[in-house]
Amino acid sequence: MTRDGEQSRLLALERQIAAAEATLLELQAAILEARSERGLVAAADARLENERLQVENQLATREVVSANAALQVAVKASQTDSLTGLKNREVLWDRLGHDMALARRHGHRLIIYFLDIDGFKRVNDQLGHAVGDLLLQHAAAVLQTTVRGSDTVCRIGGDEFVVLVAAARREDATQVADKMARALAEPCLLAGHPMSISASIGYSVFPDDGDSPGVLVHMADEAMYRIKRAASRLHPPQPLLSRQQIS
Ligand SMILES: Nc1nc2c(ncn2[C@@H]2O[C@H](COP(=O)(O)OP(=O)(O)OP(=O)(O)O)[C@@H](O)[C@H]2O)c(=O)[nH]1
Repeated sequence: MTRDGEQSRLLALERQIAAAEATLLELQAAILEARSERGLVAAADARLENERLQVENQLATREVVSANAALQVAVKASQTDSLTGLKNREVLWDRLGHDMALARRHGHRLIIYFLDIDGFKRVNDQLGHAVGDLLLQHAAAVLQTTVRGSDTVCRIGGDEFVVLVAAARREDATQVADKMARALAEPCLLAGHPMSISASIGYSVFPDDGDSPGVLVHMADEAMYRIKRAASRLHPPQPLLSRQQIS
């Protein structure tokens, strides 16, 4: 081949290489573009999925919070006497165990009072059940405000209340009983009816009288019952002055 012929063949080859390189660059650019588009789509999908999970999480959290709140309301209702708002009979045994443990630990006494309103049935019979309810609510509020916030007042049914009072000495028991009796006897007006509540009050003392919750409540109940019977032999039942009795 001549020198000219060879040069023109080289030029042709160089053009072919340049063209192939340009095509290669275009292809690479196209591949990159496709990859980054796929990446953007995947990132957008991931963002959407993330937002969906966050919403699901928030809904689940809200459900847990409201289920918890409902549970707390149900627990409180199961422990509360709905008429008076006091703790109910079911809670009494728990509280008694707890208060006895505290008394044991701090070396003080726990007084278990059993109160029963005198002549309550007549209020119901003569003035109606609604006035009877008002009287029970009034008695509950009086007892609650007469003892300390750390003491426990329960309505265990009908016109019966149990009050747990922490005290330094056994002798304090009569003072607290007097205080409750006087507070209940304060004249009040219920639905326009002037009244003064009389209650029979018996008590037992932990640890002096025993260390079983059942025995202590039973002793206080018996003490209350004895004084109620003794008083009703002396006087016809009338809801005026409170009576009390040491166990
Ligand atoms: N208004 C009202 N009455 C109730 C409730 N629970 C029980 N009672 C009534 O309370 C009365 C309690 O009766 P008792 O304690 O035997 O009667 P009482 O007249 O107080 O007799 P003594 O305790 O011997 O003085 C009954 O008539 C029950 O029907 C209540 O939630 N509301």
